[in-house]
Amino acid sequence: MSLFASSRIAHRAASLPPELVLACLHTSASSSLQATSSLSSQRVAPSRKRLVKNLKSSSRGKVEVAPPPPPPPRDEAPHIGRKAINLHEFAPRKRPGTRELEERRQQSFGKRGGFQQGGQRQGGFQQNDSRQGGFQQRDSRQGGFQQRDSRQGGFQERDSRQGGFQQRDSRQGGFQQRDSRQGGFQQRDSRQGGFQQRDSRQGGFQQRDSRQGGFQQRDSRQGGFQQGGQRQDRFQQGESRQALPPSLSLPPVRPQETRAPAAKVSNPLSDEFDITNRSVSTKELPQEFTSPPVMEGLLASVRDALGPDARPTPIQALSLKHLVQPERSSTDKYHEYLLASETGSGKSLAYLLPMIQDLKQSELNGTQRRGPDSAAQRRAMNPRAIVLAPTHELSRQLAGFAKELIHNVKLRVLCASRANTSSHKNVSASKMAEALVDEELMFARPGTQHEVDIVVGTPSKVLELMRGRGWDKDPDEQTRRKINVGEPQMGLGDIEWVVVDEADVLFDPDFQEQTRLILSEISAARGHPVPYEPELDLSSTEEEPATTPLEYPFNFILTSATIPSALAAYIDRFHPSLTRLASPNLHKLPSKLKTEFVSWTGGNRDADIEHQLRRVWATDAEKGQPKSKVLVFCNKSTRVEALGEALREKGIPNVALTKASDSRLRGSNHHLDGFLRVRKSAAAAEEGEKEQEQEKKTEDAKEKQEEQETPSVMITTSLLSRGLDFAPDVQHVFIVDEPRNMVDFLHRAGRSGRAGQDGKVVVFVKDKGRGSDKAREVQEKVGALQGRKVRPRRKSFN
Ligand SMILES: Nc1ncnc2c1ncn2[C@@H]1O[C@H](COP(=O)(O)OP(=O)(O)OP(=O)(O)O)[C@@H](O)[C@H]1O
Repeated sequence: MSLFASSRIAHRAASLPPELVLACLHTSASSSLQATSSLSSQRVAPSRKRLVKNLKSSSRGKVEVAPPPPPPPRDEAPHIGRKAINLHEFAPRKRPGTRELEERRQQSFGKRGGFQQGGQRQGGFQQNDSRQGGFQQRDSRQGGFQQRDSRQGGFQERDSRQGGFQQRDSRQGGFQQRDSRQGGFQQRDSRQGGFQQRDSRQGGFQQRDSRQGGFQQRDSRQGGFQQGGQRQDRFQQGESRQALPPSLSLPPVRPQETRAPAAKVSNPLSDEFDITNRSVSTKELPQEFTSPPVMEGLLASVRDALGPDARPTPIQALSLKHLVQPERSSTDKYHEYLLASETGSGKSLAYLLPMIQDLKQSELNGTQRRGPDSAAQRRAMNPRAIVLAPTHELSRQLAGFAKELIHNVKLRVLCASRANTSSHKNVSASKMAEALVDEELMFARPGTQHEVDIVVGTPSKVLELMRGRGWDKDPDEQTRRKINVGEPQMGLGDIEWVVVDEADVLFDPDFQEQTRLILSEISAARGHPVPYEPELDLSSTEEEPATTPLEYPFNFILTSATIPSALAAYIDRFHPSLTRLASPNLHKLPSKLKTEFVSWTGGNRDADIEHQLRRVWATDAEKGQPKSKVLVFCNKSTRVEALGEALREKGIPNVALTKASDSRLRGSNHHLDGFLRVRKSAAAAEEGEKEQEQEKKTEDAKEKQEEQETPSVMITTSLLSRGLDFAPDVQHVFIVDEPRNMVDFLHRAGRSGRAGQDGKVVVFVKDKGRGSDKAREVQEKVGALQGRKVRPRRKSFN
């Protein structure tokens, strides 16, 4: 494919601002974006069933560094600053051949109930081995092995069951039996939260069979899981799962707790990426930031940022063990890692620390490895590391954190999303780059003004720096609007680290072309081109045997709090030797995040939300605490604006932020002031800028500002659900529209309860009438994300 053609294809995705796409993925999609999404959906959906089967049945893998597994104690979930933690480490899984896959497929459909399926699963994920112990028990208990095995063949079944609450409810009677039968179930519970379902199904072969017939539905749902936006689109079209009608008149719920029958569902994400594997005692992992040794200046910065007593979180301990190298030589191989852990668990530091240490060391030792034509291809900026993030807000916050960490070791960080303001004006790319460097470089060396070590930005901004402003515009549009494609400003030959933060978003169908284009261009610039097919369906296993593993000539880090099966499949296909590091709390809610479900009254929903806000603040006042800040997530931008207006009319000042908000165009995160965690050095860096802004304000404006109460409520869509580190006083997250899926729910809820702090997520649900089954299902799934037995409770308004 010609470069031009590939550019055209890339342009389709590039023309959508990432934050727009992200918003679309998880919230309301505009019609044009729906079209884009459904295109992607068509590409991906047909292969999903096959993919999931492969994931579940495949026998891939060896454990890399895994001593025999002591079963993780139930209460050993990690807490920041806590010592004893069990962790799970993964080694790459071996990819099966076509014949092997075909055999498995036949087994999974033809031999349901057979032990063989279990065996296949075991081969794939060592975790399953540990679950086998449970099989024996279950077998003897139930004689019903077939049931469980048939589930294994079909991930799908579980999902289809979710739709079918009636069945599950009727099966709940079996829970008692199960509990009494199985002392050993506790372990399984702690891993998955979901063995009970299988047991509960024992009574009902008929039910299960009928559920299997529902695979199609389930597949369509699952397909959406990775593709966020596509699923949402379907929901908006009201195809199948749109459970809650916009309004339903209900009498107010009496002020008492209602109890739904006890139920237990497995973690809704556990089948997306199964982390139960051999565990390694924390004794084998670093307990301090000093082992392996981290260079002094960097260590001091870490302590400045996190406090003198901070200990590595589980994912950081894994990263210290695997990624931090005390010394490296210029012949060391590059590595590929996945860092997967729950929200707010310190993934940013888990990749920034080893990266900064390595960059500084190679600078000091002169062991930098440049591409063959690096000297010829040098540009205004020639970074050695790139961090990609899906939104400008996250890019800026990550860049701010990186600056705090490099303060002592004197590297240079550039946030590409600073280019926001300039790129809207008609300035030349070189001026833009100069402005960026002037604005951003805190520690520029004399005479080497443009030296940059780390660039942080969205894929579209990074591509703009790589290829020149306007590169992605259609030639017709370039002519019509007199756009001159600018000169590339960023050389790629020196890049030795690429981090893809929120990797499941950046490898989803809407972003993957841009992401892979960047990876491919860097590889080429470093003298090791990798194949790049823009329209490749990443999640497909159709052509699996023909897939060529990709080996990038740089360290390649993927990170996210959610690893959907599409990303897991991508890693299997293209990066078979990538090492997966995951905390045992992956796909769970942060341990100190509480959940509360409140019922709509059936009246004015805005009034219900106002009521809950005032309840939160009344509780704060009773406790003598400062007023909590509340983050409210809606599904649609229009709803954000309407709710913002309604609350303002009721005297509740708020920030209503949508993808199109003007305040987002300022090139800074000031529109999130008061809500985001403030970092010391970032604050210092912006001090000058703030002072200037302040000078511009008239006295009248100042007075007016003082009169106004600082907003304690921010209303937004999933635009802000990814990666952003909100301040500890954002203790409440309100989810007022039914979450699209559990991935979205986890990220939204995870804006509170970060870094081991307290937090609460309040989910508004429908208590009675149409849609209440769906709400109960959500409730159970949320409970499963907390890894606990679920007994849905609802609080009504009081
Ligand atoms: N070892 C530690 N001890 C105490 N606090 C920490 C530690 N590591 C990180 N933190 C703090 O935890 C907060 C969350 O970190 P970070 O944003 O990196 O989480 P994350 O895992 O990337 O979250 P998300 O999945 O939402 O992106 C930050 O404020 C960070 O300063």
